[in-house]
Amino acid sequence: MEFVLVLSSSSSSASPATAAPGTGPGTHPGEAGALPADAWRTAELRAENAYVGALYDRLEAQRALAAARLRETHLQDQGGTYQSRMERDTLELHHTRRLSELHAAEYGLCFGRIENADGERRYIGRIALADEDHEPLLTDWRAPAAEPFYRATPAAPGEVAARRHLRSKGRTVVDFDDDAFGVSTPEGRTGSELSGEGALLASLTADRTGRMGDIVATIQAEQDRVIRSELGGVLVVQGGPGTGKTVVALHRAAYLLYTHRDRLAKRGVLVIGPNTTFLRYIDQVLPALGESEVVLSSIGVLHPGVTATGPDSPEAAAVKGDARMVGVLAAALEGLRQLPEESWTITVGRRSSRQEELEVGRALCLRAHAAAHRTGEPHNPARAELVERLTSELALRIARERGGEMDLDAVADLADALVDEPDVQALADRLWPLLTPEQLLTALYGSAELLAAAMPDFTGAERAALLRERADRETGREQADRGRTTPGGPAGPWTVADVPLLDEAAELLGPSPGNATTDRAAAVAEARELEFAKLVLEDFGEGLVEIDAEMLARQYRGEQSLRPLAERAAEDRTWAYGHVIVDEAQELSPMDWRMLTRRCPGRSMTIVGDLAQTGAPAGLDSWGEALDEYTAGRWRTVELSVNYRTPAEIMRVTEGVLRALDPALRAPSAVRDGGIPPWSLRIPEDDPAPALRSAVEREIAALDGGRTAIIHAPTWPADRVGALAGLDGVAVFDDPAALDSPVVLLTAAQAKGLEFDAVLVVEPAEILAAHNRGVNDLYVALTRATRSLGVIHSGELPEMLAGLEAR
Ligand SMILES: Nc1ncnc2c1ncn2[C@@H]1O[C@H](COP(=O)(O)OP(=O)(O)OP(=O)(O)O)[C@@H](O)[C@H]1O
Repeated sequence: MEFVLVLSSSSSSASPATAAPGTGPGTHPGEAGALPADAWRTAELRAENAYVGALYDRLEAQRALAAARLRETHLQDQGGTYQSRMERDTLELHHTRRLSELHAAEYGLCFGRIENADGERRYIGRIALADEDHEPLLTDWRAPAAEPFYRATPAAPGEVAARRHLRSKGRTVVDFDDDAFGVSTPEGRTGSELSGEGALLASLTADRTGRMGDIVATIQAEQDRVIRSELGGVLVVQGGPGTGKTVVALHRAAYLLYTHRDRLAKRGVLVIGPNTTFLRYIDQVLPALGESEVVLSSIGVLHPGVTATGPDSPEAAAVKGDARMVGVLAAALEGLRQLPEESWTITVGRRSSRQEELEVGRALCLRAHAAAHRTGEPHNPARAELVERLTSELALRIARERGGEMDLDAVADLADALVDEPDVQALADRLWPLLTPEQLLTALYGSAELLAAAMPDFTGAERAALLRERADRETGREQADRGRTTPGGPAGPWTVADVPLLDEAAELLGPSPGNATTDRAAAVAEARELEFAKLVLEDFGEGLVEIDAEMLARQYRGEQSLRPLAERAAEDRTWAYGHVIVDEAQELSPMDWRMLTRRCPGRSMTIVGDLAQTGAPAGLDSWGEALDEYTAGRWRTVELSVNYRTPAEIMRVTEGVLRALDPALRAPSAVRDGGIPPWSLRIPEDDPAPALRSAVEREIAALDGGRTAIIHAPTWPADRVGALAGLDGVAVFDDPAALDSPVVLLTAAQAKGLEFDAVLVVEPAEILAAHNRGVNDLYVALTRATRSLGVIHSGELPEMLAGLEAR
């Protein structure tokens, strides 16, 4: 494999001798009458500091203005009418947003500039700033005018004659790098294809903090093309480890919200990550870019009211993720709608003197079922039709049996009265029970008969993977009585693979109908509120705040104050997002995809992942598997090719692993050498546990700052995990403080998407053997390090790791 690039630490800043002419305020060193290099650099820095200082003054002035407007809003009459409350809160939301944008721009406000052949300069930064006469001082990185800053390369500079990256500490510019457009290097190339090498290298080699940072200052050309790709349709970003897929996807969210605010901000953007620890890892990036209309979530918490915490066996996860589960749920629901063999007997009028027994035959029940089916409504709302059919037929029969003249009004009254009869309700419960998604799934998992009836196309082993013991499980009814809480699943908490099934069940079931009279009254009130909210928004003019009339109206139901979009969207299962971004998308099952596409009816999505890293039992082997069904012919793929995380020495070790996965696969080119050869250490085979513990302990003691991951097989029993977890400074993955701890103990699946300064992979043969995607897991484990990699093993080292230097 060829590693193209390649930064070395000496390239941290282009020397004035290679800097493009015309990039400084005065004459360039080397030109007649020029300053010596040091003096030139000092003068340049002074000039840049003066400019950036003025930008901060302007930022302060803007903040003061936004704060004053916010104060004015607060001072407005606190009581007031419904309309004035709506208006005040809408304005407050607007000013608060603006203020938080201005605060977010504080760190690294301005990070670069470009200059054209006429010497015209444009400074690029986190937000746009203009002077009092509206003359631009700073261009927002997302604006079209900033694009050349990211796209210009020595081979294709476009209109850019010179580009400078500024590096700051606090508000002070401490260094800068000039990209050498048009200047030949000793190798005969016109500079590197990388933009801002010095700033890039500084950022890539800095100690990891446990939190991902933004990269606005050093976005590379191929990444910028992804970020600015058009909004519509589905964009698949395939890229090997460390190519910046996550960070690019997050910057794309910020770019899309800026560029298409009118279309996106009211609906928000949903970002899906693999788990909550990962979401914590990335949760600072968008706020640092001034964005708040983004909901970060994972499959395990996407169904409101449920937090999946339970484990699934690989077999159960594979079955639950199978697309055929759509039919299984529908069949299970059908199985819960009972029918009498011949007839059931019910008693009505128990509370009156006219108690009557009625035979309810199978034929009537079938007619009632058919009437409910004909509504085309989901299960729960359709029950009203079933009850209607039952009670009108029964009322007619009663009237006929009582004899005398038939009066239609009297029959209708009788039918209405029958609705409240306990036996009629109990009959309806057997024929067509009102159900929550949790009850449906609990019933399915708890009954071998129902599983057999609903899953004829699955094997016995597959059905058995779903069957749960009833003894220690509360029933669906008990859960419903307690409200939908977690844990509350069958035999313990719900699992991640249960979540798309609960969501699918919610689609099948629809909402539980309440009291019809109250429902009608509520609908009238809602319509009135909606009209009113439209008027309020008309008064304000479009676009002042990112909310539409329906949301505004909904907001004021229950007298709540206006809540941020992320909060409102996260608790609404039917929320339709304007754009959905899926990270580590290769891990998602067909059922996960169904749930996600429901959240994005417009099918505007960015999907990032790496098929070589798929580890989930129901995960993807090709993108078409997931996308053809929902967006056939409407998805496009781009590839990221440069690995910014992992040094070239480590990537060389992964070549054998990748070959074992698929000889056609190519690893991305590492952007730099790391200087530390990856190593392996063999420990005694007979009693490896104490040897492993002391080897790991030694490595931890030798750590020189930074953060370390110890990656082990998912099949490790608790006592083996416990032995390493007990070491000083070691946190386990589920610990909320895991990301802040110097050493984290975790599996490859848990490490997905994360990165560490140093990585210790322990017992790689066990990772390989753990399940049928063990090679993918090993590839993930090996590619998490930004600096050093060590492999500790008892027994033979797997052949595919032959590139390691034995210690
Ligand atoms: N242009 C850039 N400037 C600075 N840092 C960058 C740039 N691109 C990527 N990085 C850094 O490289 C590292 C890897 O990025 P990221 O996690 O987004 O990669 P990934 O493709 O999602 O990796 P994986 O698939 O292995 O999870 C991160 O620390 C990220 O900040």
